[in-house]
Amino acid sequence: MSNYLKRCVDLDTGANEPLRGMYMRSFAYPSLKDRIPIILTALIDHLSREKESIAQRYGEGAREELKIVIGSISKLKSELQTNKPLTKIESGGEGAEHYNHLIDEKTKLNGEEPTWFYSEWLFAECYLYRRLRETFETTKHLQNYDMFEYQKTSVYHNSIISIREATKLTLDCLEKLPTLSEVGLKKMVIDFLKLSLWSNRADLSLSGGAVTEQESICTHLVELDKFILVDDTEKVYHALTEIPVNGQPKILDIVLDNAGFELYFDLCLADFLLSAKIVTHVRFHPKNYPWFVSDTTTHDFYWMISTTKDNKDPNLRKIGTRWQKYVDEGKFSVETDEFWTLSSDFDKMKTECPTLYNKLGESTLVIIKGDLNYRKLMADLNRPYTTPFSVALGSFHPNKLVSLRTMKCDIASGLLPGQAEKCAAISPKWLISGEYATIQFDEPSSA
Ligand SMILES: O=P(O)(O)OC[C@@]1(O)O[C@H](CO)[C@@H](O)[C@@H]1O
Ligand SMILES: [Mn+2]
Repeated sequence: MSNYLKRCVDLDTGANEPLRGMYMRSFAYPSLKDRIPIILTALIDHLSREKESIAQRYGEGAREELKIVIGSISKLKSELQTNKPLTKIESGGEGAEHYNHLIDEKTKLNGEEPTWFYSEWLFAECYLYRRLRETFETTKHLQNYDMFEYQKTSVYHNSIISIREATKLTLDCLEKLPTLSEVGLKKMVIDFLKLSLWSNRADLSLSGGAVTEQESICTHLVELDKFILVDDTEKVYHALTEIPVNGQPKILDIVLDNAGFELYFDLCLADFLLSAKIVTHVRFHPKNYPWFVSDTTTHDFYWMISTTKDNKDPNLRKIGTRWQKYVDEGKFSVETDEFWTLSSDFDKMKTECPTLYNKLGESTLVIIKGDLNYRKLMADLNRPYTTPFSVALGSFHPNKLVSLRTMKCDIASGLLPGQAEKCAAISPKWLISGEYATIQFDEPSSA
C-alpha cells in the first residue's frame, strides 16, 4: 500500500458523516481507488486510438491539442492516485467559482488543502468531472468534444433489442388509451414509472465505462417487484392525477440521469403521460457538460430523438417522430441549469439557486432519476437507513417529488427496521449492485 493510503482507515463511514474515500469499507474507497482510474485510463486509450478520426472531425489543430489533453488527463489520474491536493479550476467558466470557493473553505476549515481521499466523496467526484471539462474547455478545437459520447451512443445501439421492445410496448399502450378503464390507466402509469426506474440499473460510471448490452426489463417487471424496497407508486399516481387539466398547463419535470438506454425509457414514460393527458408539458433537465460518464447532456437528448426518428425500424421511426413533434410544439422542452453540475447537495438549492428551486415548484410533479441524484438528495450522508425520506431531504421540499433510484452506493433512507439486514443476508452487495431499488415520494408539508 502506498504511503498516502496508510492514512485511510479500515472503517465504514461514521454515522451521519458524509461518505469519504478514506473510509476503506465504504464504496467511496474502491470507487476512487479503482473505478475512476479505470474510467480515466479508458478515456486516455480512446483519445490516443481515435487521434485520426478526431483530427478529421475537429481539424488538424485538434491533433496537437489532443496531446495536451491526454497529458492533462494522465496528470489528473496521477494526482488522484497519489492523493494530491485538489487544485483550483483555472479556466473560469461554469461552476469554477463554486469549486474554487469550496477548496478555499475546506483549506480554511481543516488547516490543510483538501485531497482526493480525505474530501467528501461527492465533492471529489463532482470536482473530477469539472476538471475533465476544464481540460477540454481550454482548447480551441475541442471545446465541444464530448469525451464520453462514444460510450453513450454504444449503449443505445447495443441495447437496441430492449429499446425495440420498449417501443412496441409503448405504442401498444398508446393505442389502448382511448378505451382504458381507470384501473387499467393506473396500472400502465405505474408500469411506465417502474420501467423508468429499472432503466437506471446500469450506468457507465459504475461499470467503469464498460458498455454492456442492456437486458430486457419490459418482460421482467413483475418479478422485479420484490427488489423494490420502498414503493410509493400509489402516491405518485395520486399526485399526477389529482388535479384535473382544465386548460391550465400541467407540467412534469424530469431531472434526468443517464443517456442511451435510461433516457429512452424516460421518454416513453413522458410520451405516455402526455398522451393520456395526465400532463400537458414535460420539462427535461439534462447536464451542461459530460458528467459521470453516462449522464444525459442537451446534445444527447436531441441526438436520441433524431436517431430514433431516422431509424430503419418503423416503430422506432414512429415514436421518434412523435417525440420530435412534441419538441417542435414545445410539449417537450429542455431546461438547463449549472446547478446540476455543481457538487452541491439539493438541500442547498433553495439558497444557492432559488430560481431553479422555485421553477421546480411550478410543476405537478418532479421526477428525480438515479443514484447520484439520490446521493445529492441525501447530502451523501451515512444516515441510519430507517431515517424517513422526508427528514433526509433536509430543506429540499420544492414540490411533490419522486426519486426513482436503483441502489448503487452505500446510502439509503426510508427502509423498515430489519429490511437492510434481510437484504444484506440475501446479497452482501445489495447497496451497490443495482439489484435493489426505491421509489420514494415526498411532498411539502403544507401541500
Ligand atoms: O447516478 P447513476 O447514473 O444512477 O449512478 C452513478 C454512480 O454509478 O456513480 C457514482 C459513483 O461514480 C455512484 O454514486 C453511482 O452508483
Ligand atoms: Mn448517471
